[in-house]
Amino acid sequence: MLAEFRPDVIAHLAAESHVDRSISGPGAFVHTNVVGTFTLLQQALGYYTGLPEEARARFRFHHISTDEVYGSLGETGLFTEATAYDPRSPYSASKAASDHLVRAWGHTYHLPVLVTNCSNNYGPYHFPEKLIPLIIIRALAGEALPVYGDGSNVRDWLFVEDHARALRCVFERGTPGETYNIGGNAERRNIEVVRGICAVLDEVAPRADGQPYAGQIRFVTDRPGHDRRYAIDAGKIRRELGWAPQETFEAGIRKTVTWYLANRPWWQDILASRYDTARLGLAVAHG
Ligand SMILES: Cc1cn([C@H]2C[C@H](O)[C@@H](COP(=O)(O)OP(=O)(O)O[C@H]3O[C@H](C)C(=O)[C@H](O)[C@H]3O)O2)c(=O)[nH]c1=O
Repeated sequence: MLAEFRPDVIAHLAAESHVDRSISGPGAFVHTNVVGTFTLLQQALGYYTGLPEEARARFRFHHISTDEVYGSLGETGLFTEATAYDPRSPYSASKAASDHLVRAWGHTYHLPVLVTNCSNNYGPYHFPEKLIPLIIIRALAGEALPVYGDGSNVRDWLFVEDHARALRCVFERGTPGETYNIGGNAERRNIEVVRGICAVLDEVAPRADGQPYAGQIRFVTDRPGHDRRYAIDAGKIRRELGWAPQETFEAGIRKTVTWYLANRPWWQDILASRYDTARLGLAVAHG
């Protein structure tokens, strides 16, 4: 019987990740995502070259990136691993640069690298600046729910636990030097996402006045350069590594809303002490 392959992995998930922040302050994105990745690669390479041969065979540098490096889709089509890079925001440009650095270290220095590009994550512990937690938190606070533009931009939502399972598949069974796209197969227009959250809240935490949360929705000025649509073809990871998302979007959203209701101290602490709350337009703590 073959022994199970147990890789030693550096999984590089660290990044400045919020597109709106990259528009108002791009420098931190270049510093963290580009220079930070370069720094990690150099440290990883030094470590790797010092390993005995048997340990080198087990080593992987796994770079976790985004589908935003591929740019924006029209109404049809999907991003594959062969889609040309076309980043459009300071955030996605910095992630594209970091992907190129990782592949260069693989090609030039033979560091065993893996790259994955995922679609929009959501679920527990999602930072309050992102659309889904922001809508939940603002809804509970009785605040306006800001939808950029006309709400018709599309994202492909990936439940965080599905993403974690995919990452494990890749670093345990992926081929060094390869890229794998990871998507939730759950394309939704932003306005559908916001209305879906409101509907779950109406059921599990109804407003005191009995009115629907959807009444708080407001269409606001669009994000500059707002990418129209992202959608992933996850055929390669499905075929080669046997991964598929297990969570439907509707079940995942319900779990997520429930988690934010049950874990108010987690996000209230962030709002109260560690975060620029003005950006969220929220008062500090909500009961
Ligand atoms: C914060 C906010 C967002 N939006 C819109 C903008 C987007 O079309 C969509 C999702 O926005 P969010 O900022 O949550 O996520 P993306 O800009 O799609 O990017 C996210 O998914 C990718 C894959 C990453 O790689 C990013 O790191 C991650 O932040 O909702 C609104 O309409 N209102 C709001 O208040």
